[in-house]
Amino acid sequence: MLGALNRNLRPVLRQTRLRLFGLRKTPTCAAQIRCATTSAALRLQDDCLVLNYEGTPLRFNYVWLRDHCRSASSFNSATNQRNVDTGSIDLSIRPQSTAVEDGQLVLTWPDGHVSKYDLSWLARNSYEGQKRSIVQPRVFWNLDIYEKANIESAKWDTFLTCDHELKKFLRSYLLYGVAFVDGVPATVEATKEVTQRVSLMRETTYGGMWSFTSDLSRGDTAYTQLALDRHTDTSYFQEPCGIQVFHCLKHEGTGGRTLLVDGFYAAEKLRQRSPENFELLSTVHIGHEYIESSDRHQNHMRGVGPVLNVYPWNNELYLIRYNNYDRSVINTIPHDVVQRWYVAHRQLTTELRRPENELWVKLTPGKVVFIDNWRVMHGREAFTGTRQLCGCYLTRDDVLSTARCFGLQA
Ligand SMILES: C[N+](C)(C)CCCC[C@H](N)C(=O)O
Ligand SMILES: O=C(O)CCC(=O)C(=O)O
Ligand SMILES: [Fe+2]
Repeated sequence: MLGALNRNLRPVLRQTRLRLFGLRKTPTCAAQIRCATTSAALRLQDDCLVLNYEGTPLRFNYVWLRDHCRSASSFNSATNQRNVDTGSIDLSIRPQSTAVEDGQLVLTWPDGHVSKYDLSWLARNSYEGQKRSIVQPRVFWNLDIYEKANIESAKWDTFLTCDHELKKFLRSYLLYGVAFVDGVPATVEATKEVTQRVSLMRETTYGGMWSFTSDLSRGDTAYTQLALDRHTDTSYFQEPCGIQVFHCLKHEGTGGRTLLVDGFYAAEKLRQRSPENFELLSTVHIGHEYIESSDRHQNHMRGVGPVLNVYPWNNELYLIRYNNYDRSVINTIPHDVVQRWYVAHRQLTTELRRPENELWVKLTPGKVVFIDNWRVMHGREAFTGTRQLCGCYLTRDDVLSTARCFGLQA
């Protein structure tokens, strides 16, 4: 059953995942589990307990089992915090007796303590289960996929008052890494109000809510009229900002369209076409830097990490750092790997630059865009005239938390 799970990390719905992990709470299902496990399905090995759950062997380390006991003395279910002192568990602990009763694994430990675990909880939290499932369902997109999805923008007034509208917005933000709210008054305050529905502002050297124009008030190309190739922002932070919000309050002139590209779509193409190059970009650490020295601003930020970041247990992508402007001197790669790194980087760049992957939008007053800065790149066309953009960065933890509280998988 688990083997049938999607190994390629293509988007699957939460529902599918839960079903595959045997969460159906029908009496027949529970009976089958009990039957299966009481017969041959529970095995005690030297180093782990093996639970045969719906045809798949799940292995649990004994210290892990004691550490994850959910009894009142081991776990505070009011605060969802561990009570057990992990530092006091005998590292060679083994249960004295084991049983499966009413869909629960029951273990009695040498000191007489009894631990009970729902089998479905164990299945969901087993390494085998995590390895074959995904953390966040996503739809990787190119222009065609994005357009066909026909995603509705949220509307300012309902967005502020209606949780259903917010949930819908978050669902598509999580799936696509980009989402819009329309009809927002063209002010910094209204923009701030919209962002506060979603997450907390992340203050940076650029301020909390920022509003900028092409006046070179900061030492960065963003503050000019020049075109900007696709990139992620704040790649020079140890933890790049999770979300970027833009609202164009005013533009009198030509050009200035915004470019959006799904970095994960491009990276997944790279993974398919050249797994070695994907692997290289996800293991080799490089640096990004922001150095600013003016009368008003002194900054020297540095962030180090791979271009592609994947969870080690399931290889799922979760973060891309891609900013050719801010990439610093490469001095972390041995000479015999540098050439291969450039080849891999070129291949990713080729994928990112395919015109069919580009979504161009003209941001106009009233339209607020939320961009997953760990996934979707942004850029802009050169422009003329006066162009005023406001926005902010938001913390990633808090948008994910908002989404999870709505029952969304993230
Ligand atoms: C968005 N705002 C104009 C405030 C800052 C722009 C920062 C630009 C920087 N090169 C980076 O990519 O992080
Ligand atoms: O001017 C724009 O549209 C975006 C500039 C940019 O990349 C940024 O501010 O992060
Ligand atoms: Fe940017």
